[in-house]
Amino acid sequence: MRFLKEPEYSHGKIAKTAVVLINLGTPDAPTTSAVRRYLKQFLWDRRVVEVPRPIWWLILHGVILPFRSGQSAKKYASVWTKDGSPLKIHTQKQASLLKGYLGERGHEVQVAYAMRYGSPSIPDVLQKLKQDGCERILILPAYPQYSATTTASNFDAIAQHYQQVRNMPELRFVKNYHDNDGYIQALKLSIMNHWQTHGRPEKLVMSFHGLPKAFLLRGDAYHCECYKTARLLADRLGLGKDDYVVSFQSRLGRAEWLQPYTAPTVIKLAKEGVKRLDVVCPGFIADCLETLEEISMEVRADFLKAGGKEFNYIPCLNESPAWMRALAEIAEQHLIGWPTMITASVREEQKQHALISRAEAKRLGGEA
Ligand SMILES: C=CC1=C(C)c2cc3[nH]c(cc4nc(cc5[nH]c(cc1n2)c(C)c5CCC(=O)O)C(CCC(=O)O)=C4C)c(C)c3C=C
Ligand SMILES: [Fe+2]
Ligand SMILES: [Fe+2]
Repeated sequence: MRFLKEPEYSHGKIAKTAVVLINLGTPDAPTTSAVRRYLKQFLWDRRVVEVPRPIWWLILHGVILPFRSGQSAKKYASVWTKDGSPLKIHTQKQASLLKGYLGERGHEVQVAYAMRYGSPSIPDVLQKLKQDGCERILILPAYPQYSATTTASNFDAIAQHYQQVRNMPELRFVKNYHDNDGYIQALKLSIMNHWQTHGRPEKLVMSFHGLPKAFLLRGDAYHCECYKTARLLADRLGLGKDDYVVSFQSRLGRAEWLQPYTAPTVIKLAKEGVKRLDVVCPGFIADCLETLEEISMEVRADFLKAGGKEFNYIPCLNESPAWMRALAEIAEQHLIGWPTMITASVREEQKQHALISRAEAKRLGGEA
């Protein structure tokens, strides 16, 4: 019998590869206390808020948490489903579909999802993958556009986790996919499908989550990547520069954020006489509070109140087949060189390995 070699089969186990889809996170329930817990973790992240800690601690605990937790909880309650938070449900489904899409392409990988804030947490998921014998991990942030506040924050949490781990896995980290062809095509298909049923709007608003403007000035690539996504998508849809507008939503606090802001933009358009608007949020790959409540409820109301007549929110990519295929392709591009393809000879080695392990366990008097 042939013996299996290291490091492919280290510690007597077959080394496995995992892909981890990491999204922002969401509260465990639409209640003030759960939202407070979530915001406390989220807004204490130095990547998200760069204000010096003692000052920020006072603002966070004295103003933001006491006031915002209850307000945000009401908003969460308006989009919560019987299965929980939309963001979590979509992320969970995307991860499970991704395994299938990668499987169809011949890759045998474990696929997990984690949340940067809340649960399942990054350390818990990485710990579980270690127990499962995964020795190669591809991190796939759920953000097409890189930002230090989101993507780099994932990296921080991962690095912090491995500070406590002696035997680390091999790691790869996807930085962005704002210009990925499959992603742009999936967005195009989703918009065209919408237009086939509802007709075309006078203007298409592409609304991205905002950031403090200071972060752009300090070198964050996010703003630039949002504009590149918008330009590629407009080209793919055959839109002229007067057919669409890019804007930034979800501003928090008093500092200036990336402009133009979404709500004032749609109000201005309504006042200029635009009767029908469609809004799409290409930076969010899953519907969440920011799209379902802020855009589809608040911004819709702003537009109609300012004189607009028809407002359509075009849903996020969520689990659309074109998007799941694109996500699998993005993962696949980063799996190159890792032995994830299950060939007949690997299967045979796995079978032999299982036999050896069982025989060895029996010899030592342990469990098979
Ligand atoms: C300083 C504050 C914030 C920065 C910077 C920020 C950047 C940022 N956020 C997303 C994506 C999402 N944000 C979501 C919710 C959310 N964002 C902030 C604040 C900042 N975000 C808060 C306080 C909240 C919670 C809700 C609220 O109280 O308003 C969500 C939705 C989460 C959900 O549970 O549904 C997403 C997604 C990106 C992409 C980004 C920077 C590029
Ligand atoms: Fe946010
Ligand atoms: Fe918001």
